[in-house]
Amino acid sequence: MSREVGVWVVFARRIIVMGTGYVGLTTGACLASLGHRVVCCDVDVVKVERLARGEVRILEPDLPERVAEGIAAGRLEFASSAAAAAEEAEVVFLCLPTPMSTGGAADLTAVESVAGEIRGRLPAASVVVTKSTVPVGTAARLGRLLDRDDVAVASNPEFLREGSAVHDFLNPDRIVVGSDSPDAAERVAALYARLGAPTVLTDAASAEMVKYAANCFLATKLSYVNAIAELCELLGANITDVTEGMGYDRRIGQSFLEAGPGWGGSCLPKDTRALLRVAETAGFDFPLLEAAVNGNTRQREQVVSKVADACGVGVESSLSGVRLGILGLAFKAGTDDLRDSPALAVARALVDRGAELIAYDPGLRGDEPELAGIATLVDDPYRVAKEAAGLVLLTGWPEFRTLDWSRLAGMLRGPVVVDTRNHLDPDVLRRAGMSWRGIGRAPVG
Ligand SMILES: NC(=O)C1=CN([C@@H]2O[C@H](COP(=O)(O)OP(=O)(O)OC[C@H]3O[C@@H](n4cnc5c(N)ncnc54)[C@H](O)[C@@H]3O)[C@@H](O)[C@H]2O)C=CC1
Ligand SMILES: O=C(O)[C@H]1O[C@H](OP(=O)(O)OP(=O)(O)OC[C@H]2O[C@@H](n3ccc(=O)[nH]c3=O)[C@H](O)[C@@H]2O)[C@H](O)[C@@H](O)[C@@H]1O
Repeated sequence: MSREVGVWVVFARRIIVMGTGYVGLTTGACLASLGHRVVCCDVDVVKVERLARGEVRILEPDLPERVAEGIAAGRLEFASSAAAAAEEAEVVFLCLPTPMSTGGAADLTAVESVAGEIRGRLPAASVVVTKSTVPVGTAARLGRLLDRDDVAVASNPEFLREGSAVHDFLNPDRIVVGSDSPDAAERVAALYARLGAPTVLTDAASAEMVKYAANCFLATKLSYVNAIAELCELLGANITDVTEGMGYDRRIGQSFLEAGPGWGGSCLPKDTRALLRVAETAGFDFPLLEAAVNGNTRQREQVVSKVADACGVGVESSLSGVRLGILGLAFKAGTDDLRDSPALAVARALVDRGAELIAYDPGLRGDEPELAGIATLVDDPYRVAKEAAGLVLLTGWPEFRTLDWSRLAGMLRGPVVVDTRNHLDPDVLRRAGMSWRGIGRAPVG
């Protein structure tokens, strides 16, 4: 049911946000920007101290500025004691990690531990809201765990993307709030009234389901596109033109149609696995989603074979002694997040085949533990080309388009680039003396 919300806009509410990661910090800073009073809590005391000084260590456009403004306006504070902060809460947002556990289910340890910490401290009439992605039934479970007749539980899934978190939070396609207490759902939705977004008020289970249904749909869409790309290659069609032609159909839309090295990041992989686990527990066979997940693993393997082929060593042969220059390792452009990065997975597979990798990624510092044993990170894109048998573009950073390709061609031992995102203009590369290998398209040069 979609409803007009916000007849009574309430400002200056006391909001507590548990967890100051991509979602929690964005939520806290943006709610403060909207005029609310917010306290953000985290178990990581060092992080809390840094944030209190306005130091933001994640790469998110506009987030440091919003945090600084919130602090200066006295509307944004940071604390390390969840229990103490909870005492003054009107609304508590749980923005805690729900990682994949062995077997694929979402691990609710952090969510349940914080709920246990605050249950005795929450004021009457407060609302505990899950913004973390949690399986259907979690709100009901939290209600039992809190065991407070005077405290409501709601689900308010978050749909922001990393790299545009602040923009997405403040310009949402929709707000979804679910609670078995309609009054609590309306109070949570009212916090966003200034955004003027379509608002879906529903029960808690449906709100929780919206989030999984949306992320798994996006993942399935990408696996379908990547499969069509492979077919294009076999049949001599061009995936870029094919998806453009598909996307003009308003029922399909142009976005989320870019073929690539497979989908990754902190959420799509874990959420697809979690929904499969939920379906299994419910006795529901979900071959469609299974195929999307398996297709994604296969896509990464296809990319590795393509690189081997481009280096002229045969798709199954060893890459021992082959040096490759890697452009991009983050799971997508615009972020420094390496969690379940397809780029990193491809890089790891290349190393397993014997390759030596020199990488450049404008979002990374070089001391990220995930890079250990995989690639040496350099701070200049031209350094990756020296003595390399070829280049592999794995993350679509805009700046890669304007590199001096003639200069790179002169430095490489093999002037070939495997562009796993169809990110570069093959004609520019051909004119620079480079060969281009894309995804779902004929090679150039
Ligand atoms: N990253 C994204 O783009 C999106 C993530 N989500 C969901 O939001 C949730 C959070 O994700 P992220 O913000 O990416 O996670 P994150 O890993 O960036 O941040 C989680 C934060 O929670 C803190 N934390 C862990 N245990 C805690 C505890 N017991 N008490 C207080 N703080 C604690 C951590 O120190 C960390 O700062 C997940 O369920 C995720 O699926 C939803 C939409 C978008
Ligand atoms: O639940 C979450 O955490 C979030 O997950 C995704 O956001 P995010 O993980 O930031 O990244 P996306 O932009 O969705 O990209 C996911 C993966 O798909 C890939 N992708 C995306 C789009 C595309 O056309 N092609 C493609 O290969 C990206 O490179 C990346 O590896 C969803 O887009 C958000 O709506 C959701 O809130």
